[in-house]
Amino acid sequence: MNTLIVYASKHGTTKKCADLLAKQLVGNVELVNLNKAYSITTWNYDTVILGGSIYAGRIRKEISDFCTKNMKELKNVRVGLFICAMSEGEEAVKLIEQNFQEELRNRAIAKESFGGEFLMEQMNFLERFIIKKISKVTTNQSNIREDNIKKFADEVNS
Ligand SMILES: Cc1cc2nc3c(=O)[nH]c(=O)nc-3n(C[C@H](O)[C@H](O)[C@H](O)COP(=O)(O)O)c2cc1C
Repeated sequence: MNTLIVYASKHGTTKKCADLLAKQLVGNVELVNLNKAYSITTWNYDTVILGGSIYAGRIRKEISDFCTKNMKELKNVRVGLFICAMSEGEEAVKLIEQNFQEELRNRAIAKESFGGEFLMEQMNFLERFIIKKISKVTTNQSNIREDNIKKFADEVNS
């Protein structure tokens, strides 16, 4: 089985989660970081997994642009969708709904939030200010949901 994981990360948490997921998938797994130069020359994949982090309710633009641009190809493969975000439960479900097109969501074999992190030293001044104001957080917080990553991997592997 050939799997491609395409992701976009700002402060590194989505990259961390994509790497954790890749280790749990069977078969050949390739990772593409949309924040770096990349080219996808062939769509010879059984499964394509798309993941990005959420800022102010929106997924990283690199991921939404990638989905729009490659929708035709994405219709011919199994698709998995994930987000990295600090919201949990119903809020996280809503974020997945709002940030991936219906045609992808309806066909997805797995959809999850992998949780998130607040990494204060990676944030710029404005981000730190917003997080302090809204979430009342001033120190690093890590809430990577390894259980959700495992569940997602099991669903993709089955
Ligand atoms: C300025 C800022 C805004 C954020 N907005 C949201 C949000 O609207 N909803 C949410 O659930 N998480 C939000 N987060 C949390 C991020 O999704 C979380 O930090 C994530 O782990 C970032 O992943 P990345 O390092 O791969 O970009 C925000 C974080 C920052 C710094």
